[in-house]
Amino acid sequence: MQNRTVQTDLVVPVKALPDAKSRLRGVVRPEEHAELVLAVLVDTVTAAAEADGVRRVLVVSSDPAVASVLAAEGFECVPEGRSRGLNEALRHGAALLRQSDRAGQIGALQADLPALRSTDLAEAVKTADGRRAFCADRQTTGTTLLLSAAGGPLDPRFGVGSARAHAASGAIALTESWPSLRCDVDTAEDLAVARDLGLGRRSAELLCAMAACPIDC
Ligand SMILES: Nc1nc2c(ncn2[C@@H]2O[C@H](COP(=O)(O)OP(=O)(O)OP(=O)(O)O)[C@@H](O)[C@H]2O)c(=O)[nH]1
Ligand SMILES: C=C(OP(=O)(O)O)C(=O)O
Repeated sequence: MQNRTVQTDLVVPVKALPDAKSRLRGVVRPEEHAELVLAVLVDTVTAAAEADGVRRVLVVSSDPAVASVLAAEGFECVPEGRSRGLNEALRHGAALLRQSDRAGQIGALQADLPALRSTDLAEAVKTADGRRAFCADRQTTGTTLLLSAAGGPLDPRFGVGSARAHAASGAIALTESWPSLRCDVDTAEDLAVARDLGLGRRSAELLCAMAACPIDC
């Protein structure tokens, strides 16, 4: 039976905008690229914050433009710590969250899930039930969500082949469908899949307003 006292706090890492989502460069006009990264991020954290079982969503980014957009939307953002890199940023965010709650569950959520439904995320958190677990992306190689055990370390192993790395580190693979939680957008093809699932408001508005919409809105 699920331990309903366990709360989940999520860390969402975001690179500096000039470096972010480099595989989407060329998919939209250069001046629209940062806007797209931000719209996708805001849709992701909006859905995450609405998920049952999720108490807090903390973005880790050293880009002031990311912090400013998030602040305007009412979301928390902290700069990276001294060391750079994705897993370092996640460890930094996790350490900050642990200072507030030693017993809860900490999660790492990708920032590029524009079709995310809070119900899919809530079900994943509920299914993990306070155990260390992960959700692979739709290609099954990457990871879109990693959850610590309640009170335990996050131990993030994001990067190429992270689904296998998280499984090898003992995290339970969450295998239910949850298409919106598995659809991270690295390419134009991913954006089209997210469109078919139903994009969040900001991503949909931005993409549909583009003169050359890459996904034929
Ligand atoms: N804060 C922080 N976030 C990072 C860092 N590296 C990657 N990320 C974020 O972690 C997530 C996955 O990173 P990547 O797959 O390397 O990059 P991406 O921006 O999704 O896409 P590509 O540039 O196309 O590889 C994205 O949300 C990134 O913005 C980092 O050094 N610091
Ligand atoms: C870094 C990762 O994500 P992606 O390369 O898909 O953005 C990952 O899945 O570990």
